[in-house]
Amino acid sequence: MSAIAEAKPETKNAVLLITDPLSEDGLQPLRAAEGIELDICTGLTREELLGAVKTADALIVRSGTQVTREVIEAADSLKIIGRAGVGVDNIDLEAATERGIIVVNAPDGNTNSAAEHTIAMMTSLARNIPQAHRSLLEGKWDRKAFVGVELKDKTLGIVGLGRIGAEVARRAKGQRMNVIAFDPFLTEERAKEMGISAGTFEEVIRAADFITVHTPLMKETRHLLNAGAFEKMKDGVRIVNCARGGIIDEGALYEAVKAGKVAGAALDVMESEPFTGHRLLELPQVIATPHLGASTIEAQESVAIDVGRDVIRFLSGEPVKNPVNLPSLSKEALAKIEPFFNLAESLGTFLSRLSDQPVTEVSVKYAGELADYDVRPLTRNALKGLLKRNLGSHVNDVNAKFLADSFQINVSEHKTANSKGFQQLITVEAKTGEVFHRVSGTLLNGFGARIVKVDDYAVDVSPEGHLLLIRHKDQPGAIGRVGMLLAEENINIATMQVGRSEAGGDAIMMLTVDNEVQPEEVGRLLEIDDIYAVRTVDL
Ligand SMILES: NC(=O)C1=CN([C@@H]2O[C@H](COP(=O)(O)OP(=O)(O)OC[C@H]3O[C@@H](n4cnc5c(N)ncnc54)[C@H](O)[C@@H]3O)[C@@H](O)[C@H]2O)C=CC1
Ligand SMILES: O=C(O)C(=O)COP(=O)(O)O
Repeated sequence: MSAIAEAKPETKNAVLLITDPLSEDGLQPLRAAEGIELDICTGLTREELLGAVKTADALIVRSGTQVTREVIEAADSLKIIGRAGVGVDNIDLEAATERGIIVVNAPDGNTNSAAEHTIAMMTSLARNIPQAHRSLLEGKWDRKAFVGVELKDKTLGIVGLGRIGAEVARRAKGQRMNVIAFDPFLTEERAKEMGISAGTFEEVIRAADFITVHTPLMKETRHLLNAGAFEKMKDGVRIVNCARGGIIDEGALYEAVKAGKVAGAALDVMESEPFTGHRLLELPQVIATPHLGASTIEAQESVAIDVGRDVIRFLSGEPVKNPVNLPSLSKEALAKIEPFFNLAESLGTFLSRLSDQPVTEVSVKYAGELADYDVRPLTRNALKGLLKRNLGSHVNDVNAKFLADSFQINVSEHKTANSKGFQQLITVEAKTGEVFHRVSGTLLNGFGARIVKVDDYAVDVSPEGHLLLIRHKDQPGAIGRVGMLLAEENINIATMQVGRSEAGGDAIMMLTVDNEVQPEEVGRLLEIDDIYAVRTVDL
């Protein structure tokens, strides 16, 4: 999967702050990369973190660092936050997006380890292994107290059948368990293929002898297992959480264990970490590990390499593989739409110069082959171009949509197969005041990008350099007078296009000139009879 991120190549070294322990082997690509200076400081206090992040260009964390809005706002030049792992609930994504900071994670590297840990926790829970070990260390030989249950023929309920949930399902089948899962994206067909059953959330929690959760922590999954859910479960159910604290209501779990409804729980994570001294740990039926799901040599090396590579890609201006706050694309889709990034941005920039009124609506239309692809990154580029006029370099493809929303600009995207004779066509339309302006562009094989239509006029202009758009009445002499005036001002015309609605009607001239046209020169052009409007666009 890929998406686009933007970074200007920097001449000075980019400072990469790393605030959680990462695998030394996994850090090798970053150490070997040119132009990146590593600043590794773990175990920082809040104040130390606020100080350290100030000058960082990039930040890599695991779950130990809380990247709050305060941290993000304390960073003067932060452009990318990398999560060496999956869960990004410790990162304020909204704050990062608002500031145009891209967030990337490493979603694949620790799947195996987390799944293996889940199975280990479930088995330990079934056979009381931690409790028996502790008793032995206390000098006791107590075999009666630790009689367990088998996994074979028990039903495992999996809530969240993503990467880790699916791996857990495969392994549980190896233990000859029956598996039933709930995931909003789980189809009957996929369940069948995997040899498991698909159920609703309620069916799963009612049927299971063991329940394991593998969802992200989000508003929708907070306290998914709450008092109401525990009531519906089988008596003597066992619970495993190697995903995120907060998915289970810890108070409700405590009561359910105390009441004997839940026979035991195995927890790798809790709502607040570190969780030493948590009252759940006082219950003999509860076993726990200190968030070790991803703590293997293999997983740590893999996530550090993956996130490091994305940071390197980003800092060299290349598309990142695992964006969290940008649309993510397949390699094929990226290859198809990437050549249009600059064109989409240029169309947005061009359009922003056609009116001085505030934009209230933007629609981006994709015609021809492009219509078959996920074009959201192109829409973001068009918005970036459009908003840049007023917001300058503050706008990028991460925050373009957020900024458009915050200015209450209504953005829509449309697709059609009819590309009016072009292989593909992008049209950006903006409503400014009561008027709609639109500009269309395409890529011509061998000739690069072209603007092919401005409002209702067909043109053929390369979207680069200094453009001059003149609206005038179609009559003899108009073109000559413009040419003369520009010559007087020593402005060389490189190309010129003329379009008109009808003979003697409204017309436009599109000129490419060799130097930037100054406001005084625009003023002089406007003094020419029958010239209604003059717009300059520097691309
Ligand atoms: N303990 C540890 O050290 C580790 C914990 N994790 C955590 O494990 C969890 C799962 O990670 P992955 O499998 O990699 O993520 P994933 O994104 O591949 O899978 C999550 C699944 O949850 C599903 N889901 C979302 N809302 C749901 C709901 N309300 N009910 C049921 N399913 C829902 C999604 O459709 C998706 O299939 C995450 O919370 C992650 O942070 C991941 C790695 C290590
Ligand atoms: O990847 C995840 O979501 C994890 O929970 C792993 O956390 P960690 O990197 O070990 O702090």
